[in-house]
Amino acid sequence: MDTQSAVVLRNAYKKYGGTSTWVLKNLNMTIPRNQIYGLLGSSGCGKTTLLKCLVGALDLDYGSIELIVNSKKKIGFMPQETALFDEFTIAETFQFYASLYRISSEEFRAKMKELQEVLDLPPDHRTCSTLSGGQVRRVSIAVTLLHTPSLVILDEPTSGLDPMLAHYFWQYLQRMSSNGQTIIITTHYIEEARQANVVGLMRKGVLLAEKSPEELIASYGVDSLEEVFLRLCHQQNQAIEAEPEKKIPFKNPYKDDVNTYTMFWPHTKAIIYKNFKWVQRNFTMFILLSVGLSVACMFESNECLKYAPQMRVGVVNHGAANCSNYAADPDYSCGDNQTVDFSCNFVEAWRAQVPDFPVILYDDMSQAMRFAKSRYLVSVLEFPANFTLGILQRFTEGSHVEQDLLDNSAVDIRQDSTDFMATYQIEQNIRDIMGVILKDYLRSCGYNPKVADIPPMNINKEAFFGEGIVYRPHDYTTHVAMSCMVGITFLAPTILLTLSLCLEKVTGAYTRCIVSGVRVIEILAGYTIVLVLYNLINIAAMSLVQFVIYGQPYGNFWLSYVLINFIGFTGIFFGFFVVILTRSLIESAGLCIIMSVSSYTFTGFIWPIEAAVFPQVRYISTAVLPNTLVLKSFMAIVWKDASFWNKQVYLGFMICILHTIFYISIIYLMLRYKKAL
Ligand SMILES: Nc1ncnc2c1ncn2[C@@H]1O[C@H](COP(=O)(O)OP(=O)(O)OP(=O)(O)O)[C@@H](O)[C@H]1O
Repeated sequence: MDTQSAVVLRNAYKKYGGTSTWVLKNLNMTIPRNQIYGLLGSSGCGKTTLLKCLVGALDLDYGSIELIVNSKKKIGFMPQETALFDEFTIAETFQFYASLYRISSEEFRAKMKELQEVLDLPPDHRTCSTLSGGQVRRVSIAVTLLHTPSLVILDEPTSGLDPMLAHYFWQYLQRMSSNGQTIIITTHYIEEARQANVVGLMRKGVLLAEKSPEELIASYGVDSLEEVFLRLCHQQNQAIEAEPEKKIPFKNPYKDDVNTYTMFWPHTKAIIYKNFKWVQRNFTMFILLSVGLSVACMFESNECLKYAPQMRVGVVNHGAANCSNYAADPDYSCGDNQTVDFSCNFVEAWRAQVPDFPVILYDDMSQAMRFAKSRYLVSVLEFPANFTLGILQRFTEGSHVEQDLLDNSAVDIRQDSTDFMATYQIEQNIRDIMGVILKDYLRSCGYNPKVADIPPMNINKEAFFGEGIVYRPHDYTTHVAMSCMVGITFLAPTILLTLSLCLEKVTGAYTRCIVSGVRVIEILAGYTIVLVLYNLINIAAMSLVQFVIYGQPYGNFWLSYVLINFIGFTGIFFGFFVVILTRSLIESAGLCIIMSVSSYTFTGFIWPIEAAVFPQVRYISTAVLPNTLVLKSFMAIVWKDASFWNKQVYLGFMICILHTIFYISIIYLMLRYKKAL
C-alpha cells in the first residue's frame, strides 16, 4: 500500500450464506489518507456490507484489504443501527466504551467536552431508551469518536440530524481529517457528500466512480452529484461486458492485531460492567427469575413428592422364607455360623432404618413379581438359598471361590426404573445396610472390614418392563411437574442471556463491540461471571426453602452449584448458537422455547413411560433428550446428596460437557463459514 492511501480494497467479492447473488462484485476502492471519503449508492447496493468488511465484522469471500491501521482499537465504527445499550444512561454508555478502549480519565474528560460542544449531546443522566432518534444518533457518533481513532467509519451518521447540526458535524469531520484522521462516511443525502474530499459512487455491488466531487461534476458537465450518479447508472445498464473476474483468496487484515491478547481483561471487565449494569436496571426481573423461580421449583417439587405413593420393597428369601426361625443376633461371634443369617439380618436392619420403604416378604418370585408388575412394589430383592454360606465362603476362600458359590452369595435386585429417585435410594440403602452387616462380621473375625466394601448384588432394571405393567397417574405429578419446574429454572438464564445477546445484535451494539476488538470469548467470559453469581443466588434460595420451610436437608450444596454452572455454560453456548441462527428477538425467543423448554419438559414425560413400555425407549430418550440425565443427576444431588462418583451424577456432568463441546463446534463452524453474527 502506498503512503498516500489509508484503505485499499482490491477485487472484493462478498455474498451472504444461503444466497446466490454477489453483494460485492469485483469491487476496487482506494481511500486516501487524512481525507473524508463519501460513499454514495442506492439502498441495498452493498454499502453497509462493504463497511462491515472493512472493519472486520464480516469477511470477504475473495479479494484483499489493506489498511493504515494494524489494530481494531484504532478504528471507530458507527453502525447504521442504534448500537447503544437501551438501559444505560449516556454517562454509563461512555464509561463502558472508555473502559473498553482504556481511555485515561483526563483524555476522557477533554474528549467529552469537545464532543458535547460539537454534537450538542443530551444530559448525561438520560437513559438511552428515552432519547429521540436524532439524540441517539448523536450519542452514537460521540461513542465512535471517543477514542480518537485513526480510521473513522460512519454509516449514515447524519440521517435524523437537523441541518444546522449536520453542517457543524461536517465542519468537525473536516477538522478531524486535517488533524490526521481518515473518515469514510455513507449518506443518502447525495448533495451533502459534496463536502467530502473524495466521493465513491456505488451500484449493484460495484464502484462506478471514485473522484473528488468537483472532478466528477466537471467531467460529466452537469450541475450536481445526483446527475452524475444518474449518468453512471445509465452507463452501467448499457455496459455489455463486465470487468473480467479476478478472484484472489481473502486474508484477514486483522489477523495479527497487536491488541488481541493483551486486551482480554480490560475487554472482559468492560463486558462484566455492562452485564452488571443490566442486572441492576432489571433487578426485579433478575430476582424473580433467580430467587422466584428456584423457590417455586422447590415448593413444587416438595409438594409433588408429598403425593408420591408409599414405596414398598418385596423380599423373597429362599433360605429362610419368613425368617421365622431366625433369632436376631446382632452380636456376631466369629465361627459360630449357625446364628448368622445375613439375609434375615438385612431385613431386620432395613425395617429399623428405612421405614419409608416397608418390606413385604413373599414365598416365591412369581407371587412377588405379580405385585411388582401391578406397581405395588418398587423393588424386589431375591436372596438365594445359600446366601449366608456363600458370603462366608467368599470371605474364607477368597480368590479360590467357585462360580456356583459366587452366584449363590449375591442378592438379585429387580428395580422399577420408572421411578429413578426411589431406585437410586433403594440401591444406596442396600449397599449401606449390607455393608454394615458384613463389615461387623468381618471385624468380629479380625478380618479387614474393607473386604465388604462392595456388597455382592446383581441389579436388573429391566425386569419390570413389558406386558402387564400398570400405569400410575402420580407418575405424572411426581415426575412431569418436577422436571418442568427444574427445567424452567435452568432455562431462565439461558433465555435471559439469549434475549440480551440478540437485543445487542439487533441494535448493532454487538457489532460495535466486535469492531472495537472485543472477541467472542471475552463476551462469553463476561456472561459467565454473571451466570455464576445468578446460580449462587439460585442454589442458595433453593437450599433455604428446603431447609427452613420443609425442614429437609438439602443435598450436596456445592456439587449442585457446580452442576448448575455446568448446565449454565451449556446454556450460554446454546444461547450464542441461537443468536447466530436467528435475526430477531421473536425468532430467538421462539427457538429457545422450542428447543430447550420442550426438551426439558419431555424428559419428565419420558421417565414414567420409558421403563414401562419397553427398554429401548430409555436408550432412545437418552440419546434424543440427554437432558433427562442431567435433570436426574441434579435431582439426585439435591434430594439424595449423591456424590460426583455416583454414575447418575457423573453422566449428568458428562452430558453437560458434551453439550458444550457440541455447541462450541457448531458456533465455531458457523462463525467460520457464515462469517458473521
Ligand atoms: N445478513 C444478511 N443476510 C443476507 N442478506 C443480507 C444480509 N445483510 C444484507 N443483506 C443483503 O445484501 C444487500 C446489500 O445490503 P447492504 O445493507 O449492504 O446495503 P446498503 O447499501 O447498506 O443499503 P442501505 O443504504 O439501505 O442501508 C441487500 O440486498 C441486503 O438485503
